[in-house]
Amino acid sequence: MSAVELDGVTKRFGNVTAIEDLTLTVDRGEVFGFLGPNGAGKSTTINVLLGFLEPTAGTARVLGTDVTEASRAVRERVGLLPEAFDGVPNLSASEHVEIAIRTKGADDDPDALLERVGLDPDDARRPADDYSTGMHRRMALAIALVGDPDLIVLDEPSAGLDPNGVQLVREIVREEAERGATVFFSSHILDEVERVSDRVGILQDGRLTAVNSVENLRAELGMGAVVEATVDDPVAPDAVAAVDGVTDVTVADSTVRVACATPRAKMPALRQIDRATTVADVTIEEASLEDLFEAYTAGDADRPDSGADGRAGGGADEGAAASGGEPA
Ligand SMILES: Nc1ncnc2c1ncn2[C@@H]1O[C@H](COP(=O)(O)OP(=O)(O)OP(=O)(O)O)[C@@H](O)[C@H]1O
Repeated sequence: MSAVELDGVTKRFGNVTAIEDLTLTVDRGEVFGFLGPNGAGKSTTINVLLGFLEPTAGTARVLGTDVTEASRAVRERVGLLPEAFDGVPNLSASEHVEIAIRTKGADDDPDALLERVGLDPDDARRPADDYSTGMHRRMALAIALVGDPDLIVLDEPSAGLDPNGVQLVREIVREEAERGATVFFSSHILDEVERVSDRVGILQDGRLTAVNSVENLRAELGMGAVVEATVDDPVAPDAVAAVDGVTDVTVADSTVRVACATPRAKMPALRQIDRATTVADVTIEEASLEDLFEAYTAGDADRPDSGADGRAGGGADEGAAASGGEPA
């Protein structure tokens, strides 16, 4: 059973189509990063997933249950950190967490949860009304973790957090995934998404333009990697150029620069150089998720093949693509 299954989901608000024909499957235990420019439809998708919004068309299943039929049952097994959460006036973080524990019938220790998200115990006991943005975020994260949810949905978890907070969120996401939870999160901090996600989905104007691991997205766009080796003796470029996946080799003095279409080509290329000479130093640069995001959210004319049906871009790795929508 998958954690999330969206099948042809469309959501319209009047004449605004927020999401269109979204088909996406997220496996149990997966960390899925959901990306897209402002207004792309990320929060709308999350609200449909949790049964807060009814889709105009299509079906949404979470942990095997249709959310439109049993949204309350679904929410009992889901932890949510919403995009905006100011809390109840006059209540402290401790009280918010205690209420969440009672509501879910969980047996968490509120102090342990608040400590886990890095809220100072004194702060946790004063009304949350005056909290800073980051403190609010930490409180909301503690609430999302109540009851060891099977699915944790985080809408911009790191917005307003300091660098330590961003790092903490990453650690918590990893720990939750190790426990077996599925984590579905949206973020504009691409570096964070790249570090923790098994796969990412890129949403643009309400349509999924890509779903895959970051590595496979690099391969799809041919934005593989550049290997630059400092060598003791000159290297004939032909042998390196013959390596599968290598697109260009330039040799200048003691530097060999190899452009690879896929990151998988970089080690065979390096081994080929190493066979011919001694490698004194090496640097490897890979396209960042930021580069990929720019490519996938470019104007229609510049965008890689996104598929006319708005479904996920095909995967270089069939296995990964199989759980993330149909190849375009
Ligand atoms: N309740 C609503 N009524 C009318 N339009 C809405 C409503 N909710 C969302 N929209 C519209 O749907 C589109 C998608 O909005 P959504 O909030 O899902 O985007 P998002 O990707 O989460 O954006 P952001 O990154 O800025 O948070 C936008 O055009 C937005 O104006």
